[in-house]
Amino acid sequence: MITLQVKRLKKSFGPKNIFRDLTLEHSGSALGIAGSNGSGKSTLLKCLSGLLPPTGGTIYWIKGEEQLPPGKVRKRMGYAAPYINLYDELSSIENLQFLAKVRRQPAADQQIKEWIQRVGLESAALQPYGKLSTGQQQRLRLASALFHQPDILLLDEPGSNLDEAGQRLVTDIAADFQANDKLLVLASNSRQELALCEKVYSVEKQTFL
Ligand SMILES: Nc1ncnc2c1ncn2[C@@H]1O[C@H](COP(=O)(O)OP(=O)(O)OP(=O)(O)O)[C@@H](O)[C@H]1O
Repeated sequence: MITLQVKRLKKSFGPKNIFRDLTLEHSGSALGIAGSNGSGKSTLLKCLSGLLPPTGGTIYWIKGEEQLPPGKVRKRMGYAAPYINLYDELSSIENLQFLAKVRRQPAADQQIKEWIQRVGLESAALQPYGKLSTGQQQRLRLASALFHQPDILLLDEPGSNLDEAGQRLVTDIAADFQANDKLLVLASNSRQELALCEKVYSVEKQTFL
């Protein structure tokens, strides 16, 4: 089981404080992050992923008794968010192949094929990412966060721009992920998506709901 431990986390942009002394601990399968527009959900996910340095405080990921070092966390993490883009000129398959190289993921071809199928992009697999619809791009982002079989998955508004089948895909991904003793952190404004989570933390109120 993976535990997320956040202690007195602070993030500000210049004089603007987004959160201060944010402290939370979660062990288990899925943690939802709630809060109104602009409350800091994406900022928190960016800090958890290492994409943004916090202004203060600490973030620990613990597996069993082991505190995971940042390099290991990065390797074991998948992250899909509207602001994480892939390469416009590369096809769906090429984007995933490129990521596999960057991640030094050996023999990724089968997993890439499986995930292209799973997110329903077989017929668009050879099209450049920049020419996909916004929903198709979101599907590829989900595949890109998952085909290396991460233990920690960060999803920011995973259902955005997805049709009903796409929403079901998110539900299935969350269920599979939780069944396998991994940790999902899902930020959303959607009650339906937050309902997929075991516990929900409000970044606005800085407490579990
Ligand atoms: N790089 C930045 N520079 C300055 N301010 C920023 C930056 N990134 C985010 N902010 C501000 O931080 C606040 C929180 O933004 P964030 O995107 O984390 O909110 P959110 O809860 O994810 O919102 P939404 O529900 O609309 O996606 C906003 O007021 C935003 O303007």
